[in-house]
Amino acid sequence: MTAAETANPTAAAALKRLSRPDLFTGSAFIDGKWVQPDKTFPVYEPSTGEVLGAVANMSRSDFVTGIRSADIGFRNYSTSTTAHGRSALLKKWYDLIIANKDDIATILVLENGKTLSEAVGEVVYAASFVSWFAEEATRAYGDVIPSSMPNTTVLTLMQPVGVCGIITPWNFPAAMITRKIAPALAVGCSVVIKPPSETPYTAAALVKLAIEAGIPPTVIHLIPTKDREAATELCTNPAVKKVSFTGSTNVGVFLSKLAMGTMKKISMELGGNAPFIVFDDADIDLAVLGAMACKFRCSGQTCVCANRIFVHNKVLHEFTKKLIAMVSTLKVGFGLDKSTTQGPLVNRDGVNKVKQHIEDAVSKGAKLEFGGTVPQDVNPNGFFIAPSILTGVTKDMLVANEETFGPLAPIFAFDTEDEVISLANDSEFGLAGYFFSKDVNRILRVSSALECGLVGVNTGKISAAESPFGGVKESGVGREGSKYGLAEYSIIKAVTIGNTNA
Ligand SMILES: NC(=O)c1ccc[n+]([C@@H]2O[C@H](COP(=O)([O-])OP(=O)(O)OC[C@H]3O[C@@H](n4cnc5c(N)ncnc54)[C@H](O)[C@@H]3O)[C@@H](O)[C@H]2O)c1
Ligand SMILES: O=CCCC(=O)O
Repeated sequence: MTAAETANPTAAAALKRLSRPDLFTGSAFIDGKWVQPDKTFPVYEPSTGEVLGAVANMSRSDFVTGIRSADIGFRNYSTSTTAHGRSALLKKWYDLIIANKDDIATILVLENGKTLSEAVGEVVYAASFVSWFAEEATRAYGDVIPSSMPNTTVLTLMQPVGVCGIITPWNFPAAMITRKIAPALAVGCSVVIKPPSETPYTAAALVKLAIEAGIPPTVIHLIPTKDREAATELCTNPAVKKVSFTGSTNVGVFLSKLAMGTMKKISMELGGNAPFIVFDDADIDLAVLGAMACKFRCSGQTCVCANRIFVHNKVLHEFTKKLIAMVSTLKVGFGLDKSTTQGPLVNRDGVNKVKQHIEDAVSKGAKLEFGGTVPQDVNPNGFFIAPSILTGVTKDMLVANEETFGPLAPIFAFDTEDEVISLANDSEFGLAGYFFSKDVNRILRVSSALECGLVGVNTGKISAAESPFGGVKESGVGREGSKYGLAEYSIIKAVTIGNTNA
């Protein structure tokens, strides 16, 4: 479907203003060709609930075709390019993403709902993984190891693992894809991407630009589908050597089990339940800013969002008062309106989950201090909910145990460091954790004690291409971005050269 064909007038007007209307496409990209079958599925625009467009609904056999092509693509690409050549391709792709960032961001707003400034921020963040791995591509060093055997040398080679199956979520339609495929392409792998069915258009725009940058067409494949069973081909087909998934823990566990059937390498970036702790020695204004940054980013729909806010009883009143004051300045609305600071959630289920968490907490004794309703001045068919704050929250409530994935800030009170560490770690998840304190000894102690892969100290912003991203416990395995990111798409081969005196 072209921009002009969408049935949604709000979206149609925005799409008409794109400098590159061709970046908005609902086609699949398989074996070097854009394909649009008759079978499609609808994608919705979250601020109106109306259909944004129709996207190719691909079948299992399309995955088989894509994987076969990617296997050939991998063999050519990995042997015919140098690390410097791959680096140059990634640099070109980075330049094209940045040159088209406003168009990509507009498409992203229309399918995901986030605000335009958040969307531009996400596109720049997504591009930063491409430039980071363009640099890292040239640093895929092996080792020379002193051997225990005479006249022998041991070398290690870092080699690309092969065809990678990439499955990503809707909350970061651009960044979750580049964080995976930039390192894969950097080391010489090929990729088959199954984008999220809520937000497949951003993925297509990125793939178009990758092909324009010169990434060989059989090295990158994009296969949208609403048929989850078809997508599992990426986890069972023996030609796929690596599965990289970002999404919920239950789906991640299911796909991991499938991938283990043929012993694929896996990276699993899964759900979180991040604690956010404000100690009595914290700078409270800084803590409020940190909570705003990591609770309300993307309307609370990030895996690293603060999910449980623990505040020391001595500063509870001050923190809560200041947080309410700041949250009351947020403006909920359509993401492309300049005054909007909070977009809608991605779908109706997201809104219902926030409401369910509020109702459950209030029924068990919590107090709704702010929000909880649908704002008056938004489209009633959109997926909106006001940013909300609860106090008096306790660990028996749903909100303490499940990721809300929405703009709800539940505040728990505590009295001692030991008590709050035990509460913070009382979760099967371990992705992000945050705390605010001015005491250097406490900073070292608590950073070490929190059971999570990412810790923010006196900040709510922790995501960057150079920083290793990933969880512990049921938040997953593997690290993305950073100097560790290439290893996820590589194998280490040991080469022993003997009898060097012969
Ligand atoms: N740790 C991280 O880096 C990270 C980042 C972003 C989001 N997340 C998590 O993602 C979740 C939200 O995203 P979501 O709702 O899209 O997650 P999800 O698990 O429902 O879906 C993720 C992807 O998997 C696909 N999928 C779902 N079931 C499948 C199946 N049975 N077979 C094959 N594919 C399947 C979806 O279509 C989508 O592309 C949250 O739990 C969030 O914390 C984690
Ligand atoms: O939703 C999780 C990923 C967002 C991020 O990279 O900060």
